[in-house]
Parts: sequence; structure tokens; C-alpha cells
Amino acid sequence: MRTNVTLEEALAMLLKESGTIEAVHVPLLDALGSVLAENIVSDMDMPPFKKSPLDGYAVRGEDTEGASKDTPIILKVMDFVPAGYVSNKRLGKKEAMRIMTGAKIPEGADAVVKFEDTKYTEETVTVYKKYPVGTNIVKAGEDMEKGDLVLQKGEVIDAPEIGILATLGKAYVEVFRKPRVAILSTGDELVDMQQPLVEGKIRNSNSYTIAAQIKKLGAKPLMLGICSDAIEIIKAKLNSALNWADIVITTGGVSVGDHDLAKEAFREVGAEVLFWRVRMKPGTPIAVAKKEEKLIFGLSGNPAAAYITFEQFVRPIILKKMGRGNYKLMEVKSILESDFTKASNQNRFVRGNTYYRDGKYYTRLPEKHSSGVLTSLMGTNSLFYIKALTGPYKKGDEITVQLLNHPEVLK
Ligand SMILES: Nc1nc2c(c(=O)[nH]1)N[C@H]1C(S)=C(S)[C@@H](COP(=O)(O)OP(=O)(O)OC[C@H]3O[C@@H](n4cnc5c(N)ncnc54)[C@H](O)[C@@H]3O)O[C@H]1N2
Ligand code: MOO
Repeated sequence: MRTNVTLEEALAMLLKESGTIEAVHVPLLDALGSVLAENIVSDMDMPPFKKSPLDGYAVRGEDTEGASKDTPIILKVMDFVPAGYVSNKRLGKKEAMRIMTGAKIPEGADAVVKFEDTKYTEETVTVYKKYPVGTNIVKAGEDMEKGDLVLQKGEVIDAPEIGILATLGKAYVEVFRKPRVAILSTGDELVDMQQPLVEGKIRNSNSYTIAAQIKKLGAKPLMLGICSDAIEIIKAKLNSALNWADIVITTGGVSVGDHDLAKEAFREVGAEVLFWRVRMKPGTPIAVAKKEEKLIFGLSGNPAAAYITFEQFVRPIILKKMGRGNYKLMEVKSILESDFTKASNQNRFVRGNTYYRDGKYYTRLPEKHSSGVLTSLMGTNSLFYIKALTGPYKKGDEITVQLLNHPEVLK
């Protein structure tokens, strides 16, 4: 087991130890937020036929030859083609068909004139200028052609990709399975919210915060509830978690106290502890173990430390398992809105609320910074990343922040 590793060493070790999960077939909408595990090749032209981009009249370009304001040309309207229907007639000389946006261009027609540029009756349409062949005709395959590699394995499926897959009739798609992540909160002081809050106890909040963090990434949380500081119970819970989950998270019991049993429990279920303690604040005592392909993250019980270490270490592993190539948090330069005078002899992550105004980011800090304080995580959309041995920082200084969510744009 390694101890007191740097942030970079810890993350590199974890990324090396974890791969991508297997692929599964899921109904199209369930693929939202997942990563595609297959290449998608179009088996058709889209649109499948030449279509009109306008409401107007389908004509033959050559019939409009010589048309002008003073010498308009009158064509005979011989059919009507709404979208979704086809005309079984063929357009002949000096003929036109009334056509709606999205309808298939009838045989014989090679241009479309929009309503506003014509004068029309039930029987005739008058055209005032020349429309060269191809005017206002959408080619078959304008969007995608048969044989096109439309989406590639590894792409993240967002709303537009869902639409493309629907266009191609993919009711099911192959994606990397969403990881199952079990959460176990340890500590004799914990009660769940249904239980009475007797003296000396506090309610378990970590399981809920972490389940929400997991859900936000598109993975599947399983809350195993709370567990007292008793090695046999922790072991039993860990074993059942390892049966189901791809990743296991515990909180509490990773420090040096008499009841800090997490590392011992990890070893007793047959896992190898990769490291314990990372040179960062908060969350220093994090321990990570590995059993077969599964990582067990032992996060600090302190709510803010658990939240921040999840973002630094668990988030990238979940994303990598989901097949995402890019799992780094975006870093931006921002202007600090208040002083931060605490000495930082190691890397530190400070809760921040970053917003954007007139082309610049600004970051506000909460009043309380203790890793046991949950309420100052409220509104945290970013982390002020203080590198070891830098600072103190003053209001107005340019700082580096990691963005956890999109900042608000203020006027
Ligand atoms: N002698 C030392 N003591 C401590 C050290 C140290 O280096 N030497 N490190 C401190 C630091 S830093 C941290 S962080 C904590 C980490 O402790 P644990 O991970 O063992 O966590 P616990 O002691 O179990 O809990 C810490 C704190 O958080 C509360 N907690 C725990 N679980 C939950 C939960 N599910 N929901 C809400 N709150 C929870 C718990 O009651 C404690 O107050 O160790 C320091 N000590
Ligand atoms: O490492 Mo701890 O989370 O600072 O209180």
C-alpha cells in the first residue's frame, strides 16, 4: 500500500486500474448520456427522396425560360402534393403542381417556386422570373447518404444523436453499460432519516449526496444504508456490494481513530489497498482498494471532503467505465471575490460559486470552509484549486477553478 501520494499519482493509479464496462443493447431513449459502443452506418439516404423545402409550386425550369414581370408565364396546375403523399402523375410541358414543404418532388419537375413569388388560382399559377433547374430542390441524401459513417463508437449520446438514431430506425442501440455504484456509510453515530435522532447521533447525509452525484453522471447508485463501526458487519455489507456493483464507495472510518476500520475491512474481503492518504485538503485520508476489476473507494466521513474527493477521483473512474474519453473537469481562470488567507502547504480545493459576466469568470467563496460543514457546499458549482505552497490569495487575484456545473451568466 502506498501512502501520502500526490493527487496526480493517485488519479493515474486509478485510471490504470480501471477499464471500460461491457456493451449492452438498450432502448433508444435509455441511451441518453451513454457512450456509443458501435459504429452507426446509414442504411439509407436521408431524405430518401428529392423534396421541396417550401410551400409552393413544382415546375419545370425550362418552362420558366424568358419569364419576367412584364412577360409572366402561366402554368396549368394539375395536382396537389401534400407532405407524406406522392403524385402518381408526371409533370408535362407548361404544367405545375401545388406542393407542400417536405413533399416528394413529382416526376418531371425540377424546380420549386414559393407561393409568395407567384399569383395563383385553383387552375393556374403565374410565374414572373426564370427558375433554373434545381432551384429549391433538396437532394436525396442531403442530410446523410447510404453508407455514411454517421456516428462513431465512443461518441456521447445527447439529444441530437437520439434524433439521428431515430431517423435511422434504431429502436435499440449498443452502448457501454452504466456503472452500478454501491454506497455504504459507516459510523456508529449515524442514523437514517426514518430513525429517531437520539443523543450523540446525526443523520446520514453522505449516502444521499453521493447517490445524487452518481445519478448526475448517468450511473446507477445503490444505497446500502448505514453500517456501524463493526468489522464483521462492514465486511458482510462490502461482500454483498461487490456482488452487484462495479464500484463501491464507503464513507467514514478511514482516518486513524480506534473505530477507523475501512482499510482493514477492505483487506478482509480480499481487496488490495492501492493507497491511503492523498496530499490534498480536504479528504486527505481517502483509501482506495481493488478486488478483481472493482475499485472500492473509502472516502472521508466529513461531508464536504466526501463530496470533493468524489469529484476528483470517483467521477473520472465512473466516466472512464462508461466509455467516456474525456473525464477531466474543465478549468478556467477566474477572479476571486474575497480574500483567502489560509496557508496551503498542500493542494487544496475550496468550494466556490463561479459566475460569468462580460467575458470573465468571477468566484465567490462561502464563509465556512471546514470539511465537516455541509451547508457551505450549497451553490458550489466550482472548486478553487490551490496548488501546494501558493497563496495567500487576495480579492481580485486571478485564480484557477474547476467547473462542476455550468456557471450562471450575470449582467
Ligand atoms: N488524529 C487524527 N484525527 C483525524 C485526522 C488525522 O489525521 N489524525 N484526520 C482528520 C481528517 S482531515 C478527516 S477528513 C477525518 C476523516 O475521518 P473519517 O473518514 O474516519 O470519518 P469519520 O471520523 O467517520 O467522520 C468524520 C466526520 O463526518 C461525519 N460523518 C461521517 N459519516 C457521515 C455521514 N454518512 N453523513 C454525515 N456525516 C457523516 C462524522 O460524524 C464525523 O463528524 O478525520 C479527522 N481526524
Ligand atoms: O482531510 Mo479532512 O477532509 O480536511 O477534514
